[in-house]
Amino acid sequence: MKKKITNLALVNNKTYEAAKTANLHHYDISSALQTTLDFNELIAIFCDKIQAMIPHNGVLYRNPLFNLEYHTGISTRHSCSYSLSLEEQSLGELKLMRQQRFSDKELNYLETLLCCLIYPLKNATLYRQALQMAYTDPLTKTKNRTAFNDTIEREYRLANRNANHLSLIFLDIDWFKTINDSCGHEGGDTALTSVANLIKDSVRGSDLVFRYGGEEFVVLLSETNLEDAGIIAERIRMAIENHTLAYGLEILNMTASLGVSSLRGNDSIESLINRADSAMYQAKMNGKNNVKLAK
Ligand SMILES: Nc1nc2c(ncn2[C@@H]2O[C@H](COP(=O)(O)OP(=O)(O)OP(=O)(O)O)[C@@H](O)[C@H]2O)c(=O)[nH]1
Repeated sequence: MKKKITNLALVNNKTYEAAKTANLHHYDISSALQTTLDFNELIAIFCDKIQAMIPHNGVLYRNPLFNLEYHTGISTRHSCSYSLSLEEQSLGELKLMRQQRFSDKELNYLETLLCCLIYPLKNATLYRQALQMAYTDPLTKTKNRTAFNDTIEREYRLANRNANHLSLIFLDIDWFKTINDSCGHEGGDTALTSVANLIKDSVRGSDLVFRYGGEEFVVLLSETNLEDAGIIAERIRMAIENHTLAYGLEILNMTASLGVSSLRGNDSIESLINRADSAMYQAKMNGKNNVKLAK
């Protein structure tokens, strides 16, 4: 006769209550984490929810993939840190800090609670990546026109509220049709990417460079007046003029025409854009390869 083996779990009132409490905590934390796709908010909610069970004085969260850092509270002697990941996708590093050592019991409990954070962080990652794709020009990897429209709205509001300068540079590559005709569309694409990189290298932060469309780029310069924006535009113009691009057997020497405008008291976003665009057109009319400041 076969021997029947039965595994019986011993459940008494104490273990039952402990498991019930742990499940309630998991449920409570998971529900709260469903309310946002923002990394900082997720970490803040999680740490707030576990504070009563695992008291801590400081939190540091780093996510190098998106260049994110969230820091609150104080840095102390004792800490515990976790590299969070799911299916080989890094979800950042979380560090909790406090004056006393974390006990093994607390660490074990923290590790089970961290499971609640993994999928919300994964969703936040997917959301960020989707946003980045929607805002990025796939060819040049600069931000696209949608991103420009959103960014200028925000910068315009900020500049008006704080009475700050705000300037725009419109740039159009000269004779681009000829480049396409002599090197083919792929050569034209290479030239566009090269110009995008030259612009990014000539300004303070690459995040303010946008591909406006075709062979046209925009640089948005916050806290910069017309004169300084003109100097930056001239630096970009020279960087393009002094760069030689070898494409197959072709040697490409490119130039660009640039128009600059700066925010005035009665400007709308449209009038600011139109003045930079007209100045760029005048630069073309002046013989190309020059910078024109809008009056
Ligand atoms: N390779 C490539 N070409 C593009 C892209 N977008 C627009 N173009 C080309 O850019 C060219 C723009 O030509 P035009 O508007 O005549 O301008 P241009 O030859 O630069 O003349 P000027 O602006 O007066 O100096 C057209 O041939 C478009 O087909 C792109 O993504 N890749």
